[in-house]
Amino acid sequence: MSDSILVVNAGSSSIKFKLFRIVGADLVPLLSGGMNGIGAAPAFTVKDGSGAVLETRRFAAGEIPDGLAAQHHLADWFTRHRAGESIVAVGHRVVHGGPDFSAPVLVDDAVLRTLETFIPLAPLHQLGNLDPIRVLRLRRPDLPQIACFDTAFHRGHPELSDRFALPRSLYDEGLRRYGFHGLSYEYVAGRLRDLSPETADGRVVVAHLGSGASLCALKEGRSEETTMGFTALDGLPMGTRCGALDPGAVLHLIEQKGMTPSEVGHMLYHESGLLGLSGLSSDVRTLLASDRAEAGMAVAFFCRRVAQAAAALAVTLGGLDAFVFTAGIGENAPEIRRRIIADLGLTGLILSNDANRSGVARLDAAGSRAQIWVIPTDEERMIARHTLRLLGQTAAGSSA
Ligand SMILES: Nc1ncnc2c1ncn2[C@@H]1O[C@H](COP(=O)(O)OP(=O)(O)O)[C@@H](O)[C@H]1O
Ligand SMILES: CC(=O)OP(=O)(O)O
Ligand SMILES: [Mg+2]
Repeated sequence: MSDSILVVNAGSSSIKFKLFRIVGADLVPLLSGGMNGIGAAPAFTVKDGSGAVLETRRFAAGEIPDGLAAQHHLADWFTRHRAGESIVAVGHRVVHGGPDFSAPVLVDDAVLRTLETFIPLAPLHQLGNLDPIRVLRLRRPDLPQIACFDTAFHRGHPELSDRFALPRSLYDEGLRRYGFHGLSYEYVAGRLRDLSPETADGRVVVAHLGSGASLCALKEGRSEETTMGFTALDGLPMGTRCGALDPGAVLHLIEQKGMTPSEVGHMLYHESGLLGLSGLSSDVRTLLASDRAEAGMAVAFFCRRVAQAAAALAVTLGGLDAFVFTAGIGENAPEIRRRIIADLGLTGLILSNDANRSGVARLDAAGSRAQIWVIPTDEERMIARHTLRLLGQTAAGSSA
């Protein structure tokens, strides 16, 4: 049986996996799936390499109460169904890599200890990202595990994009604008290069709009600036996260309302964003289907903020050659795309309504001053590529 790479993308409420067979320099998807709705309405799905569903199963909330239970379910499923698989390495999405990890890294005890120090900087993600690494190290200590960071793609961005207007000493301590969703941006930048090489060399804003949402300004395919900062709370409003906020509001909640920092943290990460604005749901589908005024306002707020932030990034880039939508909302919600482009009217972007509704990649109409694309992201494939590359380097290093 030929070798394969397992990719794990663990989030706050889901854990996804994808298995790739290594065929020369190619990575062929064999299997994908995962557990969604952990602790609420857990659902386990497995698909084959072509996306056909092989297995689905729903659980009561108490059966899969947390990420650890989900990981054990997945590990047991693998042992039962894929025990013969020759997995040569596991690649993991790790959201925060801090100031020093600007590339994927082979995980050892020291790396794991450093990554644990970033848990408070990514409370929705980091612990869930690291748990599967620990579980696998216990089950298969011989298996190389590679951490691939959301932050790494942005580490080369210019100093102007890395700073807050705070005292310099805090920057030196690591209080910087790291940025996230970097694996997604790296993948999308590569796909744009396949689809339109001259555009990929230009000034591009990518909108990763999923349960977390951010924008990235790409110049010649590299990150120039992004809307998320020190944590994945900054920038755009998200499903349950507030996005950019007057820091005075945080002081008010603590000093005047007497909330504890952890109560404020819970509110900003779990009760804000689309959910907070609408009082109804964090899911754009529910909001679009609702006729309640609060739902309409939440959607309008989201679209306006995306458009404003995109215009700001066009300033950073000195112009705009292309705007790209990706991730759950960006790929699947034509109505949200329509409204964002309408809000961006002053930039001269014109959407083709037919293309927007028909599932094609290129969405701009004749006369648009920049291209508009929808490019499905694939963080798992990006992780698999990094993992394969690092395995090759390790093998070359040890045989040298
Ligand atoms: N058809 C759709 N229309 C509108 N929004 C959608 C659609 N499908 C998915 N979404 C949105 O995408 C979000 C999930 O995006 P995704 O990129 O998969 O997030 P993550 O991987 O971070 O969990 C959901 O919260 C939902 O709001
Ligand atoms: C960093 C981040 O917000 O990730 P996600 O969108 O997967 O929650
Ligand atoms: Mg995501």
